[in-house]
Amino acid sequence: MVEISSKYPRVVVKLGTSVLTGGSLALDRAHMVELVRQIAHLHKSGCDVVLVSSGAIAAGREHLGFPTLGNNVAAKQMLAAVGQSQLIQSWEQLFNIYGLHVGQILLTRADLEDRERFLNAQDTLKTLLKHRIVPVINENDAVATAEIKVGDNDNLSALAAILADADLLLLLTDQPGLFTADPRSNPDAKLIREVETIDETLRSIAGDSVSGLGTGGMATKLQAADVARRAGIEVVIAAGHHPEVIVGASQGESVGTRFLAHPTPLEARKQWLFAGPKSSGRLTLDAGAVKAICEKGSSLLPAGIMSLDGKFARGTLVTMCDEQGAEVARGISRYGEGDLRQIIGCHSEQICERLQVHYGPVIVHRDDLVLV
Ligand SMILES: Nc1ncnc2c1ncn2[C@@H]1O[C@H](COP(=O)(O)OP(=O)(O)O)[C@@H](O)[C@H]1O
Ligand SMILES: N[C@@H](CCC(=O)OP(=O)(O)O)C(=O)O
Repeated sequence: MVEISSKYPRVVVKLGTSVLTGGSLALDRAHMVELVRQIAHLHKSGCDVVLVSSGAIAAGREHLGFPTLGNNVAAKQMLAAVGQSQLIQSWEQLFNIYGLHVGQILLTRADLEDRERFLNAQDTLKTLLKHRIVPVINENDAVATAEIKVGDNDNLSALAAILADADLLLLLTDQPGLFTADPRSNPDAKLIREVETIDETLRSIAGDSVSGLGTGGMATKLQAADVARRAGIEVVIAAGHHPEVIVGASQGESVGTRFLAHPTPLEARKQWLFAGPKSSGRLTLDAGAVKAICEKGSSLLPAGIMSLDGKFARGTLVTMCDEQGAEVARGISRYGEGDLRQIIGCHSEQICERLQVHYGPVIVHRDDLVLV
């Protein structure tokens, strides 16, 4: 084995169903062997590797002999319950060839949106890495319902990269990277080699999955890249079948689409705030409030809120939008929806007059607020 030196001390590798099945209906074990060889090589060089592995549902279908089932949640949960154990067994056997142990972590959004549970998951992950065990992460599909799901493994892998304090997130899929349009339907589409900022134009070219195997397509990969790069993590989207892709990308070689890390990453708690909790309310702000939070770094006061939607309790995440409906920030509301309805538009001093309770003059404190 040729000695390699990874440019990144800690790498999260996400393997989509498209890579693990090679576009077929069953797991492509020959290719899994090849992927494990590369990961083991990287691991041996001293780099910590975390694996986010999709493929449980595909493995379940294969193991049960491709039963005819509806496309409903219960069927998918059953397939995931059967398939996850098959999948982890395969990873265990393959990593064992290289004398490596794996540790399985199954997560749902509910494990990540509560800060304490997030920190618990982080402790487990970091302890595995400290003992040089390869964590293998997937969504806990067997029990997760739509409400508590992350929903796709691209976003899950960005959260895993934040949990692990990773330096590189490598999203491996069935395309060589992000193209100017979906290459399946646009043969003239061009590969984008490097991305410095993720904006609406870029989002508009990232389409959904059309293979029927993956979840979310390039759209969720771009969301994941946005979350990770804001946390200071570099991201590469590349083809899982490209020769030596894991080793190459980890050494900084030009492969696929590289997203540069944000030059001023969010601090740890705000990384979690941006990516962990799901928003349960929406506040529409007037132009003055948008300017104050976006340009001056101010906290949000009740006077700047024009209207609100959704039902939310005190302490939950809300989205803040401008008058045109564009999201400008998200943050933790210090007032629940019921109380907030009675104080929007008023001055902070009036809170005491209008409410029985008083949780301070600001609605979203700047320490609990992330600009989008
Ligand atoms: N602009 C784009 N560039 C590349 N692929 C795209 C683009 N828009 C949509 N896609 C689709 O995204 C798919 C990959 O995502 P997905 O099917 O979810 O795979 P995975 O299982 O790896 O997550 C590709 O097969 C492709 O059809
Ligand atoms: N958790 C699911 C995969 C969900 C998912 O996002 O799939 P993919 O888009 O192929 O990465 C499974 O193990 O089958």
